[in-house]
Amino acid sequence: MKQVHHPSALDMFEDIISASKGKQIVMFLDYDGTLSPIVDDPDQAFMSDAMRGTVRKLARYFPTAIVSGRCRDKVYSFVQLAELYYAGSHGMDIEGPSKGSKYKKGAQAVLFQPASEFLPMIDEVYKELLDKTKSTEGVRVEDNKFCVSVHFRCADEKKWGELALQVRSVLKEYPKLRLSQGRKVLEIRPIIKWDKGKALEFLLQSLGYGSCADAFPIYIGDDRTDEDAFKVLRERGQGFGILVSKTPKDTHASYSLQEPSELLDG
Ligand SMILES: O=P(O)(O)OC[C@H]1O[C@H](O[C@H]2O[C@H](CO)[C@@H](O)[C@H](O)[C@H]2O)[C@H](O)[C@@H](O)[C@@H]1O
Repeated sequence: MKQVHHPSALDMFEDIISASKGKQIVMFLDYDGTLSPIVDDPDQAFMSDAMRGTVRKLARYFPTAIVSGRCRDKVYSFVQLAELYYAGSHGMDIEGPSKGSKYKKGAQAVLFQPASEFLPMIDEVYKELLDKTKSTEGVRVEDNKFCVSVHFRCADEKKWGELALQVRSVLKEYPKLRLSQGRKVLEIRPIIKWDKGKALEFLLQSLGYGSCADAFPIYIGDDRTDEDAFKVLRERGQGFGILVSKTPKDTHASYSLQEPSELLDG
């Protein structure tokens, strides 16, 4: 992975369209920081009606999935579009449209939860983290069903080190869980080999494009966990990733957008 001043997806629009000619575009969209702006309170990360309109339009022409670290039900409550695929908990909770997809006629409804055996453990660790961190003002522990987020965006910066130690001390007892860091958030999830990249492959497969060169997957995301999906696209030599970021970053994405509003159509 190298740091590049990746070209703007807006400037490269023509190239993108011509590269996808004759192929079925499949859209993968991260939620926080991609469809919705980053805000202090995770419960208030609403997407705008204009953004919902853009996603609805995309789904009219292309199979479209939301791939998020959030609990699937939560991300659905923000997006509210029944025609989409949703992959919550960093891809560990995948569900297709309840009425089936117009892109996959006759197919059975999709529901895939590769980490279901970890549910009791995640529930337990969520409660322990709530208890352990309750004295640190501004910390927020979010239950994302197959993973847990410990937010420190609103905690005093001087407390961040102490918080990391508290979280690590809880996780010492759970060798089957791992810790990673996102945007002012510590994320705890099962060590299984499953991530947003695997979710992307699973969804392509269930749409009938598993080993097919006729698909052109586009994944748009802003965070470290989205890199797993960008990497899969690079390795498959298929489609491309678009990173949403104001600043150049180490990334496997091919293009960039500065902020969520650039996704809106005119
Ligand atoms: O995969 P994503 O859809 O990008 O989810 C990743 C995490 O997003 C949320 O946290 C981030 O957004 C919050 C709201 O803007 C912000 O307050 C927080 O600091 C960010 O890290 C979500 O709350 C987490 O559970 C997700 O894991």
